[in-house]
Parts: sequence; structure tokens; C-alpha cells
Amino acid sequence: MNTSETPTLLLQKVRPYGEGDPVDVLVRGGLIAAIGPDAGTDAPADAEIHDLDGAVLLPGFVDLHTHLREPGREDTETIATGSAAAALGGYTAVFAMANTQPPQDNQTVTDSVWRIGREVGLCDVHPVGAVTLGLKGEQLTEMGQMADGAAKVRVFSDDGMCVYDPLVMRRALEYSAGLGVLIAQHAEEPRLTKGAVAHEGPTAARLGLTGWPRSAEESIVARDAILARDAGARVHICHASTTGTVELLRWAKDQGISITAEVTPHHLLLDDSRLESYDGVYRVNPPLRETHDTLALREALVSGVIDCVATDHAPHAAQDKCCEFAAARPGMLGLETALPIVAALLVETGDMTWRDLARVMSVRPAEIAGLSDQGRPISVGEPANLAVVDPDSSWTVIGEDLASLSANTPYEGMTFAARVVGTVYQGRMTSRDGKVIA
Ligand SMILES: NC(=O)N[C@@H](CC(=O)O)C(=O)O
Ligand SMILES: [Zn+2]
Ligand SMILES: [Zn+2]
Repeated sequence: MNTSETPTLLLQKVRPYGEGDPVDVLVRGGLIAAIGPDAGTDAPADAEIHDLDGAVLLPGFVDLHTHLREPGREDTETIATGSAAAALGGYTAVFAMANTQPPQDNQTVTDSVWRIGREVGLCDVHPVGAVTLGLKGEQLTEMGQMADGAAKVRVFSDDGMCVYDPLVMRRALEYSAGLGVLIAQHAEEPRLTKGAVAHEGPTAARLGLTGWPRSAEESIVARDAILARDAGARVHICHASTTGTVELLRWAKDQGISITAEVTPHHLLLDDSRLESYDGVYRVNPPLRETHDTLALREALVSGVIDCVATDHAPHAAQDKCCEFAAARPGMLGLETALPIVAALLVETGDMTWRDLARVMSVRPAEIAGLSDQGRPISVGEPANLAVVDPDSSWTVIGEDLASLSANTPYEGMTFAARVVGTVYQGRMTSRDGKVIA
């Protein structure tokens, strides 16, 4: 980063972590230079001034689980449009999953995604490397080469597919422990989910949809916890969706196993009653579960049994969503709506403070991925990667207006109180009042 080109910003009247009286924050050379009522006195005459009217200031969000669809499906999202969605959502770093076409299973592809992300320049784009060639679950990739490349890949996942073979997963964990990288598992035992399109339960039975049992997820979570223990490796569970997964995570952490987990905003908010409409927008992997699962997931996030929120932002073309439920592609948009949902479910209810929200959306994901310049405290000398949140904006979601190239949001027409009104990435404003600043 060329700090001489970065402007000086003065963020006026912000409340770090939503605590105390509003203060001013001076950002210079990509770093936080001063915080306090007089922070602006040092500001040069050409400083960019933003009056933020008492908004909450948080560390910029870090998404461990994003699908950017480039290379291969640039009709549904590109690194540029996904980065724009990230900037609007308050994100300053995203991890781009490997299930692109071709997949990110070698250094040429991971370095190319990294380089394009840098050129776009709206947030850090960290390519996730595949665990197995072609995400087929058979042969391990050259994780070491991807880790040594320009992208310095530190997170590996076959997400979209499960590394289902226990021997392959065992070897992947052993290899990853030696390299000091992280394996993120899409926990789905494929023998239990053949043809599955919905959560296995009363709703799917009534609607005539093939069910995906909780055991398909939980059996892999339990297995991988034990494999990680014996390999002396870390393992991360993608999109935890069931009450049983929460119990297994609690058990594994109590044993001292190095296991971490994420939950998506949609699994926190929505349950399978949505499927009554047969609207393909609600099809997602793992499927929307039952009310008690959503409550267990919320509690686990509050208590720390689940470490963080990840969006699993999964753009899809209209023709792949607006069709018969069982034919719809699984996945939903997430980057631009994550903060409003987590705030509504956990901060506005009093279950979490804004500082707790910063922990689950920024601090913990940065730690899990080993990022040193993200998820940092809001204090002088720290890198200026920040999100500004208006807690009372009353924002209504309209899919067509989102920056994402796709519009498959399950929150169409919903109104949320909190909204991201500004994002600062490497000392530069990347979004302000719902507009991307290129
Ligand atoms: N979550 C989904 O339903 N879909 C994801 C893949 C995945 O995260 O498993 C996608 O790539 O579309
Ligand atoms: Zn997945
Ligand atoms: Zn995913």
C-alpha cells in the first residue's frame, strides 16, 4: 500500500463499539492517528470530513465464507461486484471459496483471484484453496504451493462438497498441521443426502420434499473433531446449522480439540417454515432447519461455542433460482444483509453488545484465518479497517438494488433497523450511505 496516496479522513461524531459519547477519529496514512473530541485539530485542510452523527464505529468485518463466482460464472458475480457488495456490507476482508470454474485448486488460479482482488481494491480478497483436486474428494491439492504463492493461501476448503472420505480428510488434516494452515469443512455425509433439497422433518414430509437429516452434518462434525484431535490439527466447521452440531462443538472444545465454527445469518434468522411457498430462493445447503435450531445457534454464538458469523454469500442467476424448488440451485446472497440481521437478532434484543458483535463479525474470523491487520482494536496506531453502523436507519431490502450481480436474497421486502453507512479499508472510504466509492 502506498500510504502517501491515501487521503486523510476525519470521521466526526462516531461511537467506537457503541460505547460512550461521540468522538472524532482521524485516519492518516492508512492508520488510526487520533481518537477523541480534539482529534480533528491536527487534520490538514484537505482532509475528507464525514459527519457520522453518533453512528457506531466497529472494526471492519471479515467474512470467512464468500462465493465470488470468478472465474467461471461471471454472469452471477465477479470479484469486482462481490467486493462492492462486501464494501457496502462493512466488510474489509473476504475469503473467496474454491468452487469456481475452474476451481481454485492450484496456485495459478489462487494467485489470479488474489491479484484481481488487489486491482479492484475494495477489500482484501483471500482465495480459499481447494483441499482436493477438482473438489472431487480423492486426491489432495498442492496446498504448500498455494500457501507459498502471492496469495499466501491460509484457508483450504472443498466447500460445496464435503471431504467425505475419512482417510482423505485425515491426510488433509495432517498435511495442514505441518503447513500451519486451516481446513474448513462443509460437513455433509453424501450417503445421507442423496437427492435432498430440504431439512428432513415435518415440513419437508408435508411438502413432499426429499429430506437432509441433521445426522448428515453432525456425523461429519463428530468425525472431523476426532480426526483433528489425533492429527494435532485445527479444523473449522462451515455453516453450522443444527442443535446437535452445537452440542458436538461444545463437547469437542471441552476436550481441548482445536475446532472452530461459523454460522450464517440465514441459519440464525430463518427456519424451514419458509418452504411452504416452494420459492427456490429458500433453497440452501445446509437447509434451513427448525426453530429450536435457530435458537440454539444464536445462544452458541453468544456463548462463544460458535466462534463467528460467516455469510456463505452464494449468488445465483435468476434462471437457476426462479424454477421448481427441487431444481433451484442452493445458496443465498449474504454480504449486504449480514450486519442488519445479526444486529436485529442479537444486539437489539440485548443478548450482545456492539463489542460482542465486533468479536463475532471481525475479531474472531480474523484470528481464525491468521490475519494480522484485520479485526484489530479501534485504537491509535492500528490499521484503519473500519465499519460505520447507523443503528436506526430503517432499511428495506430490495434484491434488484443490491450491488451483487445476482438478486437471490431471501430478505426481499424486510425492513431492518441497523445498516452499514460507511466502510473504511486501508484508510480509504470504500462505501458511504449505500454507495460504493471506487
Ligand atoms: N451454500 C449453498 O447452498 N451453496 C454454495 C455452496 C456451499 O456453501 O455449500 C454455493 O456455492 O452456491
Ligand atoms: Zn457449504
Ligand atoms: Zn459456501
